Amino acid sequence: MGIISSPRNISRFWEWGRKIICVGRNYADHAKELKNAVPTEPVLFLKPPTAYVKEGSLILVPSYCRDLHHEVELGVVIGKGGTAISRSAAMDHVAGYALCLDMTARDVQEDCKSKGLPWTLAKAFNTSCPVSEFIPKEKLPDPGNVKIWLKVNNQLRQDGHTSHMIFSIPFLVSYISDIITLEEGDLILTGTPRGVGSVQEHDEIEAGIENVVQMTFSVGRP
Ligand SMILES: O=C([O-])CC(=O)C(=O)O
Ligand SMILES: [Mg+2]
Repeated sequence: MGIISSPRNISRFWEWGRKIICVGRNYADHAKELKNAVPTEPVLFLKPPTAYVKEGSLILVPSYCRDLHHEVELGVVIGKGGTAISRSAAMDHVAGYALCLDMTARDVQEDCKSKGLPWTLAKAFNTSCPVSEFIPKEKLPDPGNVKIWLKVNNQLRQDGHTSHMIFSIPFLVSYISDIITLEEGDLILTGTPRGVGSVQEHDEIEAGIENVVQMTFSVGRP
């Protein structure tokens, strides 16, 4: 019996096993709230594809974490791969977007920062990258000019605007592709605005891009 392989669908990019490249400190108000310098070059780190979680599944607090934080971020889904992509061609490589949470074990991250260690335990654990449904490029014609927000148990925590990003989406696609070849299905998290904070087991996180998408996740323990 032959195996029928169906073509991969970019609207299910989280199933492709591709990489997640995260930009840190891309909003000055968030860099300042954590007492970090406002960067002059993008700060990059990675999450593995096992970090993905979709609505309907729980965000899990890692056993070693005592202070899990939410960070709402606009995610950029790559549609056409490339290396050394120019800024002017960057948007041709974008298939669409997703609203994302960069879940962060903040206590662990602070410890890593003080010891000069990498952030892997703080940022790359299972379920550290909740994502919304895929948003086709046409549905978000001006991604650098949208409001992103996040509520915990119905209280507004983050209320940001992508126009406040320090490094724009075309700049980031170009900058990252010089260092890490981008592949179809990759996701870039573009950083979080101010208002990050703690969540506990049983909390409900709701987040949205104004007039475009909304998503809800609950927090649990493994
Ligand atoms: O953990 C941090 O503060 C860096 C980061 O991911 C962000 O700014 O989005
Ligand atoms: Mg982040």
